[in-house]
Amino acid sequence: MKVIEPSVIHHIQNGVLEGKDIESYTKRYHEVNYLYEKQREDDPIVYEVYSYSKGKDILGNLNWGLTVLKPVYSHNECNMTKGHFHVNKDCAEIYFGIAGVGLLLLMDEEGHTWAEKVYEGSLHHIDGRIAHRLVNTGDEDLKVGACWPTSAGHDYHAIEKREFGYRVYKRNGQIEFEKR
Ligand SMILES: O=P(O)(O)OC[C@H]1O[C@](O)(CO)[C@@H](O)[C@@H]1O
Repeated sequence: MKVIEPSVIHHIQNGVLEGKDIESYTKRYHEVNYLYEKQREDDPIVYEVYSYSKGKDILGNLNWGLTVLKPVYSHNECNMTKGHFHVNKDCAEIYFGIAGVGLLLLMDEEGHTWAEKVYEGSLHHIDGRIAHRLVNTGDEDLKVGACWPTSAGHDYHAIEKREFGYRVYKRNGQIEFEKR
């Protein structure tokens, strides 16, 4: 029997996804500054996304992903991903906390917004009809793994029309929420 090396390695605790067929992108502040109430003057990297999948974007295929969300604050407002609904509402997603601390903001189609705490080992099932956004509330990288169908699609437009119900701030070490 032939035994081969895996084509991809996820260095879970202290690294990223490495190997053949990994796609990745880096998001800088200027690309997402509209998300924040008050903006920074500089342009740091705010997050990195790594993903791995095989085959076509057809029902049944899966993506494996990693989001590394930096501890970058905009005048006390916590760093966040853009957040999205899935285009295909039949497609759920699993997130799991790897390192750092944060929140997973969740919002239904009526705009009701709530959050789950994210930390090493936390596991989050995201229903296909629920919008999701990660927020880093800590002082180190928030690393979150994900698995979702390649056919899910990202609907950012719906979030632009109706934003998540709360902004998240850290003031004097305390997490505070402000309703939009
Ligand atoms: O695209 P967003 O909402 O900024 O989120 C970052 C990434 O997190 C994931 O949900 C999981 O890696 C990707 O689908 C997404 O592109």
